[in-house]
Amino acid sequence: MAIKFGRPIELRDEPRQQTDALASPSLDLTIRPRRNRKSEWARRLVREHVLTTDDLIWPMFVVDGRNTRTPVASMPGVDRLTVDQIVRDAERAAKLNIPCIALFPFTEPSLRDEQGSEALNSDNLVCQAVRAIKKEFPDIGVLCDVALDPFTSHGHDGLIADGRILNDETVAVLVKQALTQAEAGCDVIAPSDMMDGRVGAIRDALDDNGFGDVQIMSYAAKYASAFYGPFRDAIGSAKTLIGDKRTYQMDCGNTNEALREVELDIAEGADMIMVKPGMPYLDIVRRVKDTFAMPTFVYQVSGEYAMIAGAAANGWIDGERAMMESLVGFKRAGADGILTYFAPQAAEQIRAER
Ligand SMILES: NCc1[nH]cc(CCC(=O)O)c1CC(=O)O
Ligand SMILES: [Mg+2]
Repeated sequence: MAIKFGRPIELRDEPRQQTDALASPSLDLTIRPRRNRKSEWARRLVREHVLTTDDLIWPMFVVDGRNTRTPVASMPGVDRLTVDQIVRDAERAAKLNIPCIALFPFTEPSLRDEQGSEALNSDNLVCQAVRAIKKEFPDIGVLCDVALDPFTSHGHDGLIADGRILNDETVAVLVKQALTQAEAGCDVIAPSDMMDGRVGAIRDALDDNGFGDVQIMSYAAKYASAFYGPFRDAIGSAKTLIGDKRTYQMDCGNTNEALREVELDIAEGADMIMVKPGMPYLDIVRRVKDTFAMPTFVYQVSGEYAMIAGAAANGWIDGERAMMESLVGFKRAGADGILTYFAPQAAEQIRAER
């Protein structure tokens, strides 16, 4: 029976049955969608999308020092961690069955320069953290961001000349950064810089240097976004960033361009692709998933985290429920996994529900 606006099409032209609403309040409805929502077991039974711990990637911030956790003011509940503490959180991730963690460094300002040279130091914070995690917990996945912004004095993801971000020159440095991280033991290289051609160049270099098994998750459709603000606080690039990133990150008005970007990265050898930010770009996640049927990830970025955590801290929303609702929304949109600062909380909630 074809349904049009709740009325079977076959009955479309027949006059509606008149009921005397005052005499009898009962409607003559055969179909009552509320039946499937009548109790928790029934809702569980018909639920189409569920979040599991397998869907989570936990981003963490590394900082120099020992045995210290420093809160990030604009991300309530998130700390910068020294390497020994990163290992403790990696242990927590392993116990919670979170498959993968992502690492981002806060680089000492004195180590930042125009070229982002510290990115190529095989003993930089990210490399130290990768080695420390892999030594104790070899079975957890470690993903490393490839981009120069945590290391440059100007806060951009690439090299600059005459106020312009250089593409091909930057890619040459990113290739070396990716190799440095692969040598440290990184499992997944995640280029977040949005230079053209970097995925192919990194794939070639990994393959030529014995890292054929290292995966690439490309930040393929990454938009220039105000929602990255708290992240830039966390890695210390907010104050130093000169200008904005609109000549390399995407314009928020575009969707076809996201498909072209994703198509290129797949052709260049990306194993997994990512859309970023998350919540304002659920339409992009859906289009990308439907078009390419690739392992598709989404980043619930720092500003999205801050909105939910901040409102919850003020008592304006139920933080736990808003968190789970936002994460299931990504699954509904077609995401296979989510990078989220809520990963440990969400995993704990999933475990408590079992
Ligand atoms: N290229 C660096 C990078 N990798 C991930 C994020 C943002 C993550 C977040 O906001 O949580 C950024 C910031 C940026 O592009 O300025
Ligand atoms: Mg691209």
